[in-house]
Amino acid sequence: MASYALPLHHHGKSKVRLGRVWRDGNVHHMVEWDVYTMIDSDMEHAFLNGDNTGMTATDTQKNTVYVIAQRMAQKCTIEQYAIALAQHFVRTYPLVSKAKIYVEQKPWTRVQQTGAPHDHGFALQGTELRTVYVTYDKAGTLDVTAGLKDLSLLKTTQSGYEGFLRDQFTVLPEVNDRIMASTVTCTWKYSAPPPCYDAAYAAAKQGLLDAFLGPARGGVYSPSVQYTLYNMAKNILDRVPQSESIFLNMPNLHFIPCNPVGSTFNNDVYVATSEPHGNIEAVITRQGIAPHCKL
Ligand SMILES: O=c1[nH]c(=O)c2[nH]c(=O)[nH]c2[nH]1
Repeated sequence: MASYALPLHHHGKSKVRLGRVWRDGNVHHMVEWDVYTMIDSDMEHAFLNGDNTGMTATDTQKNTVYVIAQRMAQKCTIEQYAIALAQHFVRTYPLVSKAKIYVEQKPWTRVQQTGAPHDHGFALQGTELRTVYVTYDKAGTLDVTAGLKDLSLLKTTQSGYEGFLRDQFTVLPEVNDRIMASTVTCTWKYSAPPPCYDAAYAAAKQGLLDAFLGPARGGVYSPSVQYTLYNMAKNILDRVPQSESIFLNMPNLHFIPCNPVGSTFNNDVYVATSEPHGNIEAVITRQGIAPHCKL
């Protein structure tokens, strides 16, 4: 008769993605975390007999990740949060002997707008790349298209989405306060060389930031990604006189209001998502100029 051992077992939820916003008046703090839970528990009977009695389901663990995040009343570190979560599991469930919590924090950093910290605007530190695409032909035609990709921007308020078509397939609520987040790809084609490519790049990037975030105090309201995208492109045309055509791609990275166990959502805890995401794209040119293609 063969005999078996079960030297290791544990179960948890991986990659529970959350955004947490703490509102201190008009000044907002925000973090985005990927949380992994794993618990050791006296659950041999589940493996051996198919008996789930007393098991803390991984779905319950996922909900707990959000609820404990909501209970962190003050802006906290991942260490403080992970300790609170681990203690909750061990102290709440008699069969749980150990909780193992791993948290990764995204490098969202408050944007400085003309030297002042923005109330509610954040950028992912150091993720954007500066790009250029040059063509030159036998006729001597030189085309320079500069740009950037992977500029991740987020604001915790001053964004809404209302008035869109509703039919039997529409469930999205209309909101006038939501998180807006995107990873911006932008290219601008030059009609002539600017006096300084570095200065033109800096002006273009600042134009994008100004239209997305607005001033450090109060920001600027966005009724849609579409409207904000158009204003971002206009800023480049206005501030970089040698630019003639702007391509912008902006995924709408959804942070979904979260109330996992019917607790009230208070603009505090969000399910962070990257897929599926909206995708908004346009080319904006000076009047009469042919649009350039993406590159
Ligand atoms: O700014 C937005 N534009 C959309 O086209 C859209 N679609 C959607 O579901 N949410 C949003 N938000």
